[in-house]
Amino acid sequence: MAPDILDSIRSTIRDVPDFPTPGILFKDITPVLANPTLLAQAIDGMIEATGLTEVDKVVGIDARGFIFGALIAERLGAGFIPVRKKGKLPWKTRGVDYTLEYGTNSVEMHLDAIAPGETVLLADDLLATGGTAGAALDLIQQAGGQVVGSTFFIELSFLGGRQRVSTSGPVHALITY
Ligand SMILES: O=P(O)(O)OC[C@H]1O[C@H](OP(=O)(O)OP(=O)(O)O)[C@H](O)[C@@H]1O
Ligand SMILES: Nc1ncnc2[nH]cnc12
Repeated sequence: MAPDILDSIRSTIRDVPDFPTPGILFKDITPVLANPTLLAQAIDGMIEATGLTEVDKVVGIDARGFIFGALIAERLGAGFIPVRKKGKLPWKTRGVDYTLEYGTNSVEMHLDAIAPGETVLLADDLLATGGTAGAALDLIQQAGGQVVGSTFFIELSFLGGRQRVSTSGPVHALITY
């Protein structure tokens, strides 16, 4: 992706200090989402980074990962699978507990969301400690899915999440801090 486009995207991400807890510098992506040109370029860039042209399923993580995951799935002609916070999915699920940069949580996926052997791309807005993405990758692998990569809009590389996630396949990020 052209460096000037990446610069435009980077300068549109808003830093919010001490949200949601003191000491966290929150990367607010909403100004990028609100700009139609930057949003389209971000989705293109996240797909381009993977080198993939087809995949069976794209998994997106509740809630900001739904935005990126669903748009990427539509572009790739793939199905979209939501990994949701505990208690939100209506049917039979499997779940995993995890820790993230500012807390702990549980995510779940429907038991029939991914068929054994299907190729799966994970998408989320941000990779920090890798706890959230790692939990989603565990769920995909427990279902028998073949992880072909993970793509993030932002990576906070100083938190080391890539190490946790790269054991499950190639990791790509559009904007790195
Ligand atoms: O790499 P980690 O340390 O796990 O952090 C990254 C996760 O943190 C945020 O999720 P959050 O649970 O705040 O969900 P939201 O999208 O509902 O705001 C973000 O959307 C990632 O999913
Ligand atoms: N610093 C941060 N900004 C935005 N989302 C996050 N998720 C985890 N850490 C985050």
